[in-house]
Amino acid sequence: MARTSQRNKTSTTKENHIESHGHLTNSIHMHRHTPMAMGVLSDHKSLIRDLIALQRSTSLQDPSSNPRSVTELDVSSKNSRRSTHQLKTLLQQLEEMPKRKQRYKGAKRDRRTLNVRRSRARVGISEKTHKSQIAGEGKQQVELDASQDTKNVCGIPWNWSRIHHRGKSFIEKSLSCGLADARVRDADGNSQHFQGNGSNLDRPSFHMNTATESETLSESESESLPLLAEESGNDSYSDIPSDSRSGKSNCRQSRSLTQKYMPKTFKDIVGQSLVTQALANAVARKKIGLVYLFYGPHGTGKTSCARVFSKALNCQSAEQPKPCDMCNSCISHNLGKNQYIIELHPVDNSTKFEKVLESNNYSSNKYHVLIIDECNNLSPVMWGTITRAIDKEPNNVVFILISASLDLPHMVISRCQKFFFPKLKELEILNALQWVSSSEGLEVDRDALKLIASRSDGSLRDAEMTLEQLSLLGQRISVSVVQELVGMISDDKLVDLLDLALSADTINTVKNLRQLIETGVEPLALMSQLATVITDILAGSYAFSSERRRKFFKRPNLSKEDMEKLRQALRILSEAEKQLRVTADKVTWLTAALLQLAPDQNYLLPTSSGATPSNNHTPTIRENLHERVMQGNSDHDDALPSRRKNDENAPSTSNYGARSRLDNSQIWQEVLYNIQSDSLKRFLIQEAKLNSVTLGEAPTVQLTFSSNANKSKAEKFRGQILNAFEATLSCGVILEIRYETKKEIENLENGMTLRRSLTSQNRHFYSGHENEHFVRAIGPHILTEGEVIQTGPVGLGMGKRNKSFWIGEASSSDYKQHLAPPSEGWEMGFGKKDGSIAEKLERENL
Ligand SMILES: Nc1ncnc2c1ncn2[C@@H]1O[C@H](COP(=O)(O)OP(=O)(O)OP(=O)(O)O)[C@@H](O)[C@H]1O
Ligand SMILES: [Zn+2]
Repeated sequence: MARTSQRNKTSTTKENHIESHGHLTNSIHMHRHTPMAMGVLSDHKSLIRDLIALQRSTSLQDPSSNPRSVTELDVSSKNSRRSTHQLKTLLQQLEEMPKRKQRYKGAKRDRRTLNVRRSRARVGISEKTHKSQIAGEGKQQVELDASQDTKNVCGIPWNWSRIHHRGKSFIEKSLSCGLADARVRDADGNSQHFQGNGSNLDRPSFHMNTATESETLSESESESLPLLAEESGNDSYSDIPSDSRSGKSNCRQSRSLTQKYMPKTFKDIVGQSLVTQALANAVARKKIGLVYLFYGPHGTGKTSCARVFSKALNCQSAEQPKPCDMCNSCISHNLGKNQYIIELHPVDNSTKFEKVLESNNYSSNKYHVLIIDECNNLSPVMWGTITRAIDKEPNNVVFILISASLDLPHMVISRCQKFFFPKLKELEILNALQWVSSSEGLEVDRDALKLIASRSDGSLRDAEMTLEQLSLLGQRISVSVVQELVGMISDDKLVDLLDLALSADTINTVKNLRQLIETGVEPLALMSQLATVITDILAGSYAFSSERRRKFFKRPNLSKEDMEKLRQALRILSEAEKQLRVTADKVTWLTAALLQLAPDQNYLLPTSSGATPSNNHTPTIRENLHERVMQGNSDHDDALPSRRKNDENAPSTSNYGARSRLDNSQIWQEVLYNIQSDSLKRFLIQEAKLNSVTLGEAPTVQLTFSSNANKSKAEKFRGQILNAFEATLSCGVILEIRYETKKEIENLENGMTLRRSLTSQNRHFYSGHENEHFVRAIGPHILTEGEVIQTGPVGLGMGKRNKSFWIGEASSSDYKQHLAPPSEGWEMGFGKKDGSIAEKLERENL
């Protein structure tokens, strides 16, 4: 009853609100209310009532927008029916009204919704007031006071513009109603005025944390919108995610899945349990720091977590855990109306940064949270503003910096509490996707979700976006649909290729591979897919299609021997993968690898003594190529990397086999022996240290020098040194010349070698080249050739990194996974989008 009377009061308020404009003389304001010219007003009172009823019924049909009002649902089911009827009447009436010119661009809307909104505009009810009313019904009357205030009633005042940036969209909100001083009841029940009034157009606008719509509206366009017709902007209130991972689904379809499933409490955040626990405890114990830094790969929940933390800081619940998502403060945050939380972004101009960060207008009983996103892209001027603001150590202000990496000004880094957000595990992503698809009622195969999860590189945002794209196809989401969408080769085609290769059908293997490559697939991606399909076959989870005629896979049940051959094939691919990452001629190497899958004993490498190699020995590509060269196997000429093909001085296999057994000091002796110049020889004896020799796919040797000058000197003789190594090892060699500090050398000697993986999207890597350390975000498809070649193999580069980096990094599971003692000398640790084949082998225990 109380609620019903409250609603009646609300509708009266709306009318009062509108009537109250009768006394307004402010022309701007009136202009914005043009559609409800006072003369028309009285004629439309009944329409207003209808509209309010309609709005209520809409909100009641959507359980998520009114999660708590079960009783209301009962009470108003009658209203709901009534309003459907009223809708018709209303629309008929509206048709008779003069059409109002709409000035929206790109707004593709449901016609019915649009008409209803137009009608609102015509009758002069502000969207905002409406939305606040709806919100008020569902949870709290946050905005109600604004419309009850008959002096300055409007509550219309928001202009919205959208900024789309890197897949995120922000709503930029600025106060623009001429007279509005719309109030928001703060969490303590006091009325809080928004800063500024008539001139609020100038008020530093800030990004809202609410969901947004898909269409883009330029700022100027949005500014030119008449406020009352500002349907697209103010619609954001209805777009506010009233659901979450723990909530219900929302009937609005226009929001993207990432917006819709944006976490609202700490428990909605997938993975990242250490971070969320620490932050929740900080709130519970009231131990709040001044500056926080959330860093890590993209799409892992940094921004979401910053928003949840901000919400928790001002949550009014007496109980933990916070945020409760139910108190006034939480709700106003969800509605995007919390003026204590401001988001800044590199796309904002520096004036805006100054305005926001240099403002001293902080209330004493609230936390003001400044979330600064994408800090790794801020300009020096913006950093200056931030550091000045941090220096003041304002009370009640919390800075949350969000960055992809730790490559930020030292002064800031040293004052932050740092939280690393590692990539999410595939299983975590899979479960989240499962949850989203069942909430959305999508028909989707679990294997398809698995594939999406494995392709999303630890980013739940990417995974959700892929799922959303797939859902738009309007069909059951199967593995093959996913493969097609993401540009993967279908499993059938992969198995065809594998079949040819395993049946030693050289010509068709090469032909088939070329055809696939011509479709634009990346050799590395193809290799990874081949490995995946082999793994599936070995695990018995691959269902062969009966329609294809194949040789190797002619029977669905493979013999033990065949399985062994597949296992071997996987190892060969794993080896070849390393080579593929460093070579410019990926296709050739991939071809070479495929041609070795044929289980032909002739390809196996005899040892120097001529004995048959042990069963455990998997010949490397290079060994096999040597062997083929020696055999003059012209069939496979195509497959040979050019260097090998033309290598007339290819060593005898026995020589190679014997060399590989030499230890480093013997190799070094022989290298020195092979150096022609005496002075260079002396220099190397005195200054150089052969740190490691790694044979295999990409034979790599590493020479270290204890001073930069010596290192540079050695660089000048790189050609001679390289020749000496190649002559010694009888194969092409990658020569690394490095400068290590004494400490690093000691560490190396103590076996403390750190492997850093060069890897896919946004994982940063460090180059020891020139002993300069820099962080790079790598684009989506792993490394480009140039990057690997220019920077050389992964370096250590511990020197200039500060302690916090190591602490931060070491605490991250992401880092741990790449921290491993060297297995044999210096090892090139390359990661890859879905984990390397080697990792895959390890995982599958093969
Ligand atoms: N850990 C997570 N838990 C729940 N949802 C997540 C998580 N990570 C990403 N998402 C989903 O992806 C969307 C975007 O996430 P968010 O912006 O928080 O990621 P981010 O790490 O800040 O990414 P970026 O660095 O690119 O800004 C969220 O709205 C949510 O739907
Ligand atoms: Zn709360």
